[in-house]
Amino acid sequence: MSDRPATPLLDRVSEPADLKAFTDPELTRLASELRAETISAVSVTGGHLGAGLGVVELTVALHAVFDTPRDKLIWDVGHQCYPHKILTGRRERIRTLRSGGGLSGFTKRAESVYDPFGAAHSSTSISAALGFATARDLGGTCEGGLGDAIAVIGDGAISAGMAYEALNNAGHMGRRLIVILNDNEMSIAPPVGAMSAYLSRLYAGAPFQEMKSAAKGLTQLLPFPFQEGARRAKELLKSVTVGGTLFEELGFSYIGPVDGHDMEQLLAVLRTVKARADGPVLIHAITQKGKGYAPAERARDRGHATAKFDVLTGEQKKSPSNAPSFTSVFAKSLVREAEADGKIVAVTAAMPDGTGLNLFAERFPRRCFDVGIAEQHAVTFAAGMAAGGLKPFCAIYSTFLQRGYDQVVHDVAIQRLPVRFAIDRAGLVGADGPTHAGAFDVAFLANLPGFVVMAAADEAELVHMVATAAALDDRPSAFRFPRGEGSGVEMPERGQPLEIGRGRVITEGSRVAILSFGARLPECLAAREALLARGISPTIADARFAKPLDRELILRLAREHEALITIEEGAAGGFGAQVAQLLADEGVFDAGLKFRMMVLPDTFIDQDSPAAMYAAAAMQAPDIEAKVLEALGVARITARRGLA
Ligand SMILES: Cc1ncc(C[n+]2csc(CCOP(=O)(O)OP(=O)(O)O)c2C)c(N)n1
Ligand SMILES: CC(=O)[C@@H](O)[C@H](O)COP(=O)(O)O
Ligand SMILES: [Mg+2]
Repeated sequence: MSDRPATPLLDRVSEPADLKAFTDPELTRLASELRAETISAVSVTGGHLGAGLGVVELTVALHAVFDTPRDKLIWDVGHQCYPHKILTGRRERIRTLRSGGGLSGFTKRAESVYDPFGAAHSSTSISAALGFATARDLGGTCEGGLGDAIAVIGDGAISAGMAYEALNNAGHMGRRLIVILNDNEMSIAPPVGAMSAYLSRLYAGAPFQEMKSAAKGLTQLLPFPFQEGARRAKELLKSVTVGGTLFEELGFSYIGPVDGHDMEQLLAVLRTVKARADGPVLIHAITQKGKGYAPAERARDRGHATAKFDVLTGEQKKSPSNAPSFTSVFAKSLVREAEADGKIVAVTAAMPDGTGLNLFAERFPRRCFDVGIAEQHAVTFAAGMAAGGLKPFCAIYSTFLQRGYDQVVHDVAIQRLPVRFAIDRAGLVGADGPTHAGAFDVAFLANLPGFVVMAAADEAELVHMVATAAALDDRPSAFRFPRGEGSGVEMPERGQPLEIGRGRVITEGSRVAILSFGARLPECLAAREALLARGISPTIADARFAKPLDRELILRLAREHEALITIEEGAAGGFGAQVAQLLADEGVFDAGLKFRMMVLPDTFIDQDSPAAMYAAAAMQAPDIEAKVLEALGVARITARRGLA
């Protein structure tokens, strides 16, 4: 018996245009098949499950009513797009999601004309859709043509400032634009904030009753199909209203709440909007994250992200862990520091579990702040608390900190405020691919005057870096660490503050020094083993700091060795560039030092296992060994000997 669900209707769909031949009841049945196919696919790939399950009906209805790829359907974040991928010609490859050479876990322009705009970071969809609408109205051209622009944005994503910037601009422009607010009352964690509470009030309790009575207003905006026939649609839409909402004030026609799992209701609303809208419209759809798969519906995160799993039981197939994760080491260390210092507070931008701050929140609920998807605000909020005498730790993934960069420069660095940045997911992260790679933080932080920038070589080092940041009261600091497990090193009871700008030598050798910044250190040590077998004994050092540099150590390594190689899990312009600047300033190159920098290549590396991605980046132990041989000119000699 096949472990794939029977999908007779879905089997008739090779592109969205095929949906036009389906009757409305068939579309409802198609949605159940699409849900089963999504569950089956994610059970073998792992990935973002709950969000996609929540938009299955919406996905079918949108593709049935609109004409993609001419109409531009833009999924915010893109983590809910698996059902969309299945309907848009990628069903054959859906079981390759998030793996090397497979489909991306997000929307991606290079992958399909049905993904008109790539995403993975949140809250960009309304801006992008408004861009398409403007291009359409001003004679732009693009693959597939230009029709309607439709943004689907979640209740979590709409908490970000960027979404409001877009709504503000779109309401002012008045162009025809369709925004679907997919409100499942969930972000990754339960949503937070006044906006989330406001959205809930729009369909719960007294305000909902008021809106019901205002439902008459809808017929003015959307006369078809209310005035003739379509009695069912009229009944369905009785509880739907326009007027009186924040969105109306911003210049949108607000339609909602709509049951996002009721195909008839969705089709009625979308067909009407398609036929009648002449300005910006916001459709408020109420959905359930994880809908239709009991283990996801029951899960605390509603099945937001999952490992591979057994479809029948929902049991996830997680590989056993050999060492604690860097994230949990960070979280526990921060709790320990906060127990000793009542001024320590922590900030997360909608990632309490991902950053480990859920642990901190349990222990110190009043000292932990989840600000929603709002990295810019998180940084400046932390800066304000630092100015007010608290000791804020801002825990943000490297990739998401990019969004708060001006705030880091303007609000933190220039004012020299002691905000501590705990930068998780440094380096290549695996299945989430290039959008989530932590590639640039060292480059963009180590260039800021006054910043202290550290990288943990292992989990014990991370414990010390948390203590170092806690003790550092006179300037901003950051410490970075990778996704995943540590290397199982012995852990200190409590961190000891490190001397600022002081690295450490791991092994003394000769001829060549390898200076590692961060978690490539184990790879350097593995390369050393291979080099020892060739009669080369490299010095291995852990820089710990990219700023301030350990000048003394670096200059000694440069002067006492024929070659110096730096390595870091980041893009060019980071640690290696800082070292190069020092060596140039000190005239060390004039003396003939052979210097090499190992950094991420100047390309975005597609998703794969982290090890495969680092192999693609030529940053594994054999690559380090090869770099040493090349710098010393040994490889060529070996090859000649081989020939002889
Ligand atoms: C700028 C940014 N910050 C954080 C994230 C991590 N993130 C991905 S999905 C998500 C929750 C999104 O919630 P919502 O928009 O309501 O979508 P849902 O998953 O509920 O469908 C978060 C915080 C991100 N992708 N981008
Ligand atoms: C969609 C998104 O941005 C997050 O769900 C992200 O995939 C989480 O990554 P981690 O698994 O590294 O926490
Ligand atoms: Mg949500």
